[in-house]
Amino acid sequence: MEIRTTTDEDFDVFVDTVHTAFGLFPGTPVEGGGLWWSALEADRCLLARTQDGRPVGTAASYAFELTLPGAVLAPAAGVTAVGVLPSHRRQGVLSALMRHQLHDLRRCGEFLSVLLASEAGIYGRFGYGPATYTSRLTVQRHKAAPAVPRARGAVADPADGSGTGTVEVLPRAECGDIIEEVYDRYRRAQPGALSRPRRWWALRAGRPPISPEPRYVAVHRDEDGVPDGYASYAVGEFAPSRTLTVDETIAVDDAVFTALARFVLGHDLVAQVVFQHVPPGHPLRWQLADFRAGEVSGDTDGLWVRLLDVPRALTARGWFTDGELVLDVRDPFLGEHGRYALTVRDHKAECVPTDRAPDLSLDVRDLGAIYLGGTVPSTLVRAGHIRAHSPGAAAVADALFGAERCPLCVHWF
Ligand SMILES: CC(=O)SCCNC(=O)CCNC(=O)[C@H](O)C(C)(C)COP(=O)(O)OP(=O)(O)OC[C@H]1O[C@@H](n2cnc3c(N)ncnc32)[C@H](O)[C@@H]1OP(=O)(O)O
Repeated sequence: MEIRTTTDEDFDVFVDTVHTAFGLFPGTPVEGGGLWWSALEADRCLLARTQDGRPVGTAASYAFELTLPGAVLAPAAGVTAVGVLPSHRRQGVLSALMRHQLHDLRRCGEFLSVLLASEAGIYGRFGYGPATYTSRLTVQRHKAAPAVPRARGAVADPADGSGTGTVEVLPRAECGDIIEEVYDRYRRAQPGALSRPRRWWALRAGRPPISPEPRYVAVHRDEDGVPDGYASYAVGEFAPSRTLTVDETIAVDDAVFTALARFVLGHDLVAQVVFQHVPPGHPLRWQLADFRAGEVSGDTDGLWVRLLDVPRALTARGWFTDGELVLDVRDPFLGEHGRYALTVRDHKAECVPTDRAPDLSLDVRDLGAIYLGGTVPSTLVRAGHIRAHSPGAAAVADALFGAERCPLCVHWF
């Protein structure tokens, strides 16, 4: 088998192959209406061919910026379009593509790779771990009365959504620039968020709100009229019970989020509101007077993270508490093994090779899972995946790896 980067000449072969692998037809808009593959770049696409030149497998990556804890923006390769023809599966084609791609990415200086997994069983063996999580929150409108914020003093607290901003509803087609700009402000402060390169909006690649699929967009503006949040939504059929589904609620701060949530929950002729992509521990549920008004479902993994260079990745992110840990990291897929002393002082980490006895022994996939602060290390210790060599090591890791807020990735790619 031969694996090569595609060129403009064989890019259409790549597109045909990935569509056959996914059981789709090229030109068929995927959910959301956009041609998702139009944002791919030929020189970031790999095509696997058999000895006789037949194309059988594909993998590609986008150049994204990923927001790390501490509002650090880091380059990250967004792996996508991974597919092997149904006739050639379970013969090692994907394994060969993954190995080739990981080495390519490293050669290009990447230290982080991320993806959204079509199935959860595929990518752990290649060193990826689930690092963000989401669920749906379905709120029955007749029970959606807001809770009175208990921390509010004599002065109105903007976090209760009673600020002086305004909300205007616009059709998706009229507010592309606004939502692009708001998303870009938002993602710079949200751990786990990815950039949406400008050409994605121009190409309408991806899912709402990027794609042209009809949507209403509730745009929130601050008191100076500057857009600072939006909720993109669609309202379903009247029968059996009318549902307003919010694709994304994007807000530059909690007060704006609260105002937008109140706005959609106040929509007439709707029985329930479904908020998609709600991360664990989100305040929205606590902002309802009746805690059972919101029902959580569809709990799933979001962004998977793979560290390509452990010291670089660990020193890149921001840290919120001082501490020290010796990490013994195995990378079975790439046949590597390293032991690192991680020392955090004043929000910055140093990470250097060491011979000292380890505090934690872990697989690189588990380091990926805890890297953004969305998976608690002690959960993986209790699950039997991370080995803690002393009683306090897991607690130190829990404190160290935490982020300022739960990581979240709403970008589909
Ligand atoms: C980021 C993204 O693009 S996600 C999209 C992934 N693509 C798809 O879901 C499209 C449909 N599926 C496919 O094209 C293929 O089945 C692929 C790409 C998932 C797997 O390709 P293959 O060439 O069959 O994988 P390969 O033979 O290299 O398998 C490697 C290992 O992964 C395992 N594996 C492969 N696919 C799966 C799966 N879907 N679930 C669980 N394990 C899997 C194999 O059993 C094998 O295990 P082993 O090393 O213990 O023997």
